[in-house]
Amino acid sequence: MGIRTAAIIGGGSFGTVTANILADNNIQAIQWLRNQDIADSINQQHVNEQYLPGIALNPSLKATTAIEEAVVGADVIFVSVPSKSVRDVISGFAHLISPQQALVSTTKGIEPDGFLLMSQVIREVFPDNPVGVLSGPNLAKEIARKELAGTVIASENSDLRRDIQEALSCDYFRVYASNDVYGVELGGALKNIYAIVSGFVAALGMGENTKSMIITRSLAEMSRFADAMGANPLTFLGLSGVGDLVVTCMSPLSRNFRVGYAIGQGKTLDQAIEELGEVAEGVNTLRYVRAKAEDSGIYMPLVMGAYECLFHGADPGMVARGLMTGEHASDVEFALPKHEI
Ligand SMILES: NC(=O)C1=CN([C@@H]2O[C@H](COP(=O)(O)OP(=O)(O)OC[C@H]3O[C@@H](n4cnc5c(N)ncnc54)[C@H](O)[C@@H]3O)[C@@H](O)[C@H]2O)C=CC1
Ligand SMILES: O=C(CO)COP(=O)(O)O
Repeated sequence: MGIRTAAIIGGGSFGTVTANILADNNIQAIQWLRNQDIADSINQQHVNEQYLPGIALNPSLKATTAIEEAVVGADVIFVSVPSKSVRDVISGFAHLISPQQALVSTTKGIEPDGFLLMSQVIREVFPDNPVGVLSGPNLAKEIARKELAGTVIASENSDLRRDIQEALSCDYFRVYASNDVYGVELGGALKNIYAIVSGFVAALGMGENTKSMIITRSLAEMSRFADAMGANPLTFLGLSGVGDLVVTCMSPLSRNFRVGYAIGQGKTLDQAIEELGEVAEGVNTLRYVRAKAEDSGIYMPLVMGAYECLFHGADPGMVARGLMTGEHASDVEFALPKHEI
């Protein structure tokens, strides 16, 4: 059937960039946000100066602070608010939604009660609707400049996968598809932790070999966790896993990397978060993954080290150094038969 109308929930950088791609693709896109001044400037000046300064948005993109104006009758609703607000925000408009309307999460985080990923939260609130997840190496500020990027739409619903591919694909944005919703979403949430660790390493001026070792061992640790959670770690080899891990571990445009960098420079977590002024999901994800790993006995030295640095003031240099003395682990342990390693 295809998507003709879309609501985008959230006025931050990724919500705005998603809404702008949809508008560029001639889809009637309405962004819902709380701040009337930002809504006015999207409608009148076609900019979101707070989150995407200097970027000219498509004039057909509309913004509203009235949720019903955005969601009633929309073919698809993109959920793009920070994870700690997702349940409240979607519950607030649930009474306005009918079962054929699709919901797609772009939010990369975890709800601590029950260790739920955002599509699982959406599924609890909307048990009868098509649900999907959009995740990949997608720094909003680059996409806003129309630099080439790829992403993944994951859903069990093949119609929704195809509709989202059509709605978002354009000459600067390529949408791949997956039916492994949990694997795609878990990769997007976990990589934020390792972007923080990579920020430590960069701030401390460690070498390129060190950076590479950290990224690769991050993938090993994420995969070990995925395996223990019953997910398929091979999904981490795609854009939503390796792709997103690499970009957020290497780019100062990543807010999680910037939090790690600030801590590596000796700032406190509170200072780092205040300076950032945007969401860094990895901070809370680190808390929840560390608790889960402890409860379940999963070996995650980078998570444990990062947790000590963020919450107990430990030396960020010890996270990378800890790898040199840790329990010997095999290289690609999730892909090789256990008896060979
Ligand atoms: N910015 C990026 O490059 C990307 C971000 N994401 C993910 O998208 C999600 C949103 O991130 P961004 O847009 O970057 O965040 P942001 O920090 O740029 O903006 C968050 C927006 O949500 C709004 N918000 C917060 N709580 C709210 C509530 N209770 N009700 C209504 N609005 C609320 C804020 O006012 C702000 O407009 C995050 O989970 C992030 O990990 C995913 C891909 C790329
Ligand atoms: O998820 C992202 C890029 O894919 C954005 O990362 P940050 O939230 O660290 O900026």
